[in-house]
Amino acid sequence: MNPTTLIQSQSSYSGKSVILRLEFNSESTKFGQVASLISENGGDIVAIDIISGNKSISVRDLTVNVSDTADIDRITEALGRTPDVKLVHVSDRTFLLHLGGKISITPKTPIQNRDDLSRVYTPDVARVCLAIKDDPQKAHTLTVKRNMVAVISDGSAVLGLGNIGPHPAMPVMEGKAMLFKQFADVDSFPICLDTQDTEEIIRTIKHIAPAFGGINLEDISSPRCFEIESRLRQELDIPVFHDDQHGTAVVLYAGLINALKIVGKDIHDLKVVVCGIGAAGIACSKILLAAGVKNLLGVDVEGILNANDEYANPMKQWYAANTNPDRVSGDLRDALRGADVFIGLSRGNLLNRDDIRTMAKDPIVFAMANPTPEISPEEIEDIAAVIATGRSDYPNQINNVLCFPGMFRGALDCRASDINEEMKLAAAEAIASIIKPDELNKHYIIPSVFNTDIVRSIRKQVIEAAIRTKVARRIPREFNSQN
Ligand SMILES: NC(=O)C1=CN([C@@H]2O[C@H](COP(=O)(O)OP(=O)(O)OC[C@H]3O[C@@H](n4cnc5c(N)ncnc54)[C@H](O)[C@@H]3O)[C@@H](O)[C@H]2O)C=CC1
Ligand SMILES: CC(=O)C(=O)O
Ligand SMILES: [Mg+2]
Repeated sequence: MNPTTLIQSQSSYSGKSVILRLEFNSESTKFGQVASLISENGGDIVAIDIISGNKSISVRDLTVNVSDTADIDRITEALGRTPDVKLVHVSDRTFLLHLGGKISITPKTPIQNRDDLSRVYTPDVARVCLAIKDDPQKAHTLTVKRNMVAVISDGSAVLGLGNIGPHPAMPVMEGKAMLFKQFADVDSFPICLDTQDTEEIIRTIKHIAPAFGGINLEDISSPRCFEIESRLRQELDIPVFHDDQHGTAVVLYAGLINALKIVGKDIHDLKVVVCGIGAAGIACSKILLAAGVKNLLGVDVEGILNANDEYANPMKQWYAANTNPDRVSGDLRDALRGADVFIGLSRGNLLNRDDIRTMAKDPIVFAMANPTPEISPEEIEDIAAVIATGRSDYPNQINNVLCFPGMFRGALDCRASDINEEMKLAAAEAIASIIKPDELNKHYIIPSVFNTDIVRSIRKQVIEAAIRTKVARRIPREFNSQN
């Protein structure tokens, strides 16, 4: 390990815990002085490791938690001013966690003798190969395909970071693989492609598909993501799911179901404004239309999308033709007037308190742009009936991690050939139903990602929807009595 790779300049530090390696003269400096100085500057020492020492020099690693990243600067500056104390380096614990990647592959059984060797490998493995050749469906039971999902990106729209390319995208895809395993026991493999050409991406994914039971597309920019997903759905017989579109849409709809219970409004009567008609905004709009929203206005940089106008982007053209029944024109502020729900999937700081005041009674505000929401929750706490964001540091976090583990658990278990609209609606209803009526309140419309009921509930409802819509190619035993 090269320690220099772990040393972050304070300005790029993003976590809330660091390890400080200190070398100090133990004759002239008491450790208590160092500890007080760290504490006075906002640090909380949670662990101390003695690395080396003799009578006069002591080298220690101090694990320090801070509530604000600026505290790190204050602590390191204060240590720098202290005589006989040398700050050897500051290690970012997030980087330490990424050393060598975050996942590994482990065999299910050990190979202990020649007999094992011949069964897992040659010659006996050949009988399994031929069984699959005779009946290709056996690939689902005799290979990793049964439980393996590919998490695939081209690095073109990574989180809110933009087009950063395939290597920098890997940590996100590895993270998704961890979430798949931890929350739903789904095995998955992160794959970042060194191409952003639509046809090449489609061809490559088709070529690697035999190893996988499902494809989770991730962080591929709009509008290419629509073509890539729809072609792969047509051309592959395993589920293909663009998480940023549908994972977000499912969780958004779950949040809306519960928010509507709080304000007592019917989904069919709502006026909904979606701001940001990109990958996430289009998918969220489609699920809302499928759920029965009639008066839906989409706003992008051109203003309210409207069937009287023409748009170069075919998805915006589609959007204008399928929403805005009254052909209203204008800007975001015009759209918001009298709206029951605002859904932001655009960029931060677009709205102010006065804008929210023009909405209908008990407005629902889902400001989901990351990392900065379209309007900060603090600004409208007292006038909005329900607020949600994409962030984990506010109540009501709408994030696709609530959906994709359970969605694929269900799809793999019933060997679904597709993930269709009914399965997405079922997943949203499953997530919403986790929160019981006596628990529901304006700060708790979406369950925590650590709630272990989520995957179980999504799996059940997704499998039932897959069976109903005839995309299930296997009925898990516990569902047999229902059919
Ligand atoms: N909370 C969550 O789980 C998720 C949040 N997001 C957030 O949603 C936002 C959009 O993400 P994507 O759909 O992937 O990006 P995208 O780039 O496909 O779409 C963004 C859209 O917003 C529009 N836009 C930008 N400025 C605007 C303005 N001032 N007024 C109206 N429209 C404007 C753009 O023209 C574009 O059509 C990002 O901030 C992203 O972080 C995305 C996915 C999941
Ligand atoms: C949550 C997620 O998938 C994203 O921000 O891209
Ligand atoms: Mg994503």
